[in-house]
Amino acid sequence: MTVEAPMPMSYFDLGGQGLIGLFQRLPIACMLVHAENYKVLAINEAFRRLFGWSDQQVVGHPSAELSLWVTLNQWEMLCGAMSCQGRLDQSELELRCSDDSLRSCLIYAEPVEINGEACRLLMVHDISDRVASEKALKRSENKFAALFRGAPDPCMLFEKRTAKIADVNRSFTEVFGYEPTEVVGKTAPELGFWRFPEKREAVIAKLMREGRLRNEPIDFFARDGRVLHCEVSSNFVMVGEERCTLSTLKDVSERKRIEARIKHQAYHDALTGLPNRLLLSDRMRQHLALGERHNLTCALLFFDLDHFKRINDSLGHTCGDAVLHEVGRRLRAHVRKADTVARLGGDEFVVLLAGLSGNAEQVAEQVRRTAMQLLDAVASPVCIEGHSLQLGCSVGVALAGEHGDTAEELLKHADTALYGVKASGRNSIAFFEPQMQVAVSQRLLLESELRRALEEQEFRLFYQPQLDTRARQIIGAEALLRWQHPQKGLVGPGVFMHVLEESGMILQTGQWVLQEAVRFVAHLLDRGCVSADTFSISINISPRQFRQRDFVAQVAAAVHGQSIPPQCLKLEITEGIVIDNVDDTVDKMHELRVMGVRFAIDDFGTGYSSLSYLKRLPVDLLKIDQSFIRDCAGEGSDAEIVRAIISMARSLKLDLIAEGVETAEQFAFLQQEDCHVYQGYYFSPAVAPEAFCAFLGPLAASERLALP
Ligand SMILES: Nc1nc2c(ncn2[C@@H]2O[C@H](COP(=O)(O)O[C@H]3[C@@H](O)[C@H](n4cnc5c(=O)[nH]c(N)nc54)O[C@@H]3COP(=O)(O)O)[C@@H](O)[C@H]2O)c(=O)[nH]1
Repeated sequence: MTVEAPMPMSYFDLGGQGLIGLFQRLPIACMLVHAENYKVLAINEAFRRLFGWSDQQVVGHPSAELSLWVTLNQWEMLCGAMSCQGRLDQSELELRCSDDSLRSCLIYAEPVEINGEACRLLMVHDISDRVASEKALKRSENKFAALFRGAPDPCMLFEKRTAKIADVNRSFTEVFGYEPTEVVGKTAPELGFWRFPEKREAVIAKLMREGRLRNEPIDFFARDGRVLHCEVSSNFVMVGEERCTLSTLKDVSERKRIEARIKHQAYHDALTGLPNRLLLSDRMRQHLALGERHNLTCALLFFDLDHFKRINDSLGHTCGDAVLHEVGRRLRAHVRKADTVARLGGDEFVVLLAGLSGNAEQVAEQVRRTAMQLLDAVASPVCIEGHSLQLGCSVGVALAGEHGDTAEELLKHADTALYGVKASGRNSIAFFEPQMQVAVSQRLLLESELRRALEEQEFRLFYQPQLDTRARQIIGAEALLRWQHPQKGLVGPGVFMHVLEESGMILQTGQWVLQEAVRFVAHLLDRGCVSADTFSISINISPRQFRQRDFVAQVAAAVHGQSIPPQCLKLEITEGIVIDNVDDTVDKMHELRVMGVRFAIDDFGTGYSSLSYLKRLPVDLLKIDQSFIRDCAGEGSDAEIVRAIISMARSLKLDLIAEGVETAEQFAFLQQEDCHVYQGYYFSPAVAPEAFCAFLGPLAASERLALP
């Protein structure tokens, strides 16, 4: 550290008044001491101002005794130097002020002669401010170094001049795997750790333009080749004399992975990994917009697996999940990369065919062909958990432009078309047609009307007699649901039963039917109209109703609630219920059978009609389906089927009833085949409870029902 050299004092004659004045006015703090006894001869104004010492406290005192020195050592050192060299080159030390504060000073001494006496002129240059700022700088440099080293994120320091790496911190080594010795002195391109080096120029330009970078997403390679997704923040710093770029490379790879996973979950179906409704809608919007620009179109194919519920119910959900997985895979495998296969939930899949070109007919033909291929792909047998399954599906199609301009419209119309396929027999394809919309609206209206009907208790039970012609008496009745519509009058179940089923309202309705039918039997028994030994009421049990976990308890509560003999209740189930889940069906039937409740297999002959399952079931009665009765008296095969069913019932020792008997010919044929229990319009349709009671009076049934 250098300070401008003071004017040589040996020429001053302090004895002269002029020089005393000059000494006093010198801007630098001065002290004149005797060269032999080192007593202080004088101090100047600048000295007094700097240290606050007065003439009395200093002048005439031996220098060594001055409180000016922080330690005695200081003066001895100065003295030693002065006596050796006769002068003192600048020496840096701290001196004490009168208020005990300390000042950092540079001190010089020059020999002078005053009135013939050898003296020493000590000049003191106050460098306190500079020392303080140097200390502050040092402190801040230390702080910077500490922060740099200990920063939790990887940090790199680049020399701006050379672009070379000047330093890296511990975290850099930990995350990137490079030791400082491997990187310091190299430039970033030499290190080759940018994943996309071509982007570096632009990033540097931005840093220069804006003077800093904030969370700039940049990918790097770690030493072992892993890709690190980083957010880089940079700014310029001075390190010593060097202008540097300090960059923090925050590793956000884990956060990105989590974000990507969350995003994937938000846009994909968890079971199949296929896009979900959200992503499908997004893709549709994109394709619709692109299509407009490039004169292309797209189509939406809405898939629904036929009878998927049966697989779930009978083989379990794990098997059901595997089926859905396989269906998703097959659909994906049969479309192009640009197309989207999405799962909306349950057994509903949607395929978006994109980039279609040509006129309306060509597009429709193209879509029809693809839909057929997809239908075939789904239909080829699949082996899951040892079960060989044959799947079927229904497909509703909506074409962009022709059937809708927005994603929502297309989805809605493809769904409507699907509804149309299902209504007309499943396992095929239907393109959207405006009248389908009407059907859907009517269906929704019917559903809401049925909800109201349930609340307003508009349902009624009618009873259709069942007759034993040998005993010539009514041995039972089938309870059949009717809807007493406030405007339309009496509505049959053919109009609304499917809606009750699909909407789940059948559960509430079915329970009402059960209680109402049991109440009616109790009423007939109380009035002595029927005998518990010969009479029973049959009620139809829907699959959903039967599958309820507490179904057995519901039946028990109804029977016990009205105290009727359980054998007066007969439950009609279809073969479909049995096949859906044989074990559950058998268990429930056994429980109810033990209680005394009886069972009839309804619509027998239309389903599987398998002897093997029939033998396992605690069934009392087979009902020959009316479709076979219709033509049984004719030339066709129905007569043979009826004979086969009759012989099957006989060999299994089951009761038999022929339903839907409408004509004398049918009746005669059945009599001849030794079938004697009937239900049908030939005898009576289902009638209101009061009318049914009228059949049962003291007169013989034959008279009331015009039995032959
Ligand atoms: N789960 C429930 N299903 C029910 C209930 N009530 C009825 N149903 C089911 O609705 C289907 C249609 O019933 P419906 O219109 O009442 O028709 C029944 C008879 O009226 C009709 N029938 C009777 N005899 C003849 C005939 O000589 N000719 C002819 N064309 N039709 C006739 O058959 C229906 C009875 O069939 P089935 O049930 O198979 O014995 C009907 O399939 C019921 O299952 C209910 O409360 N719950």
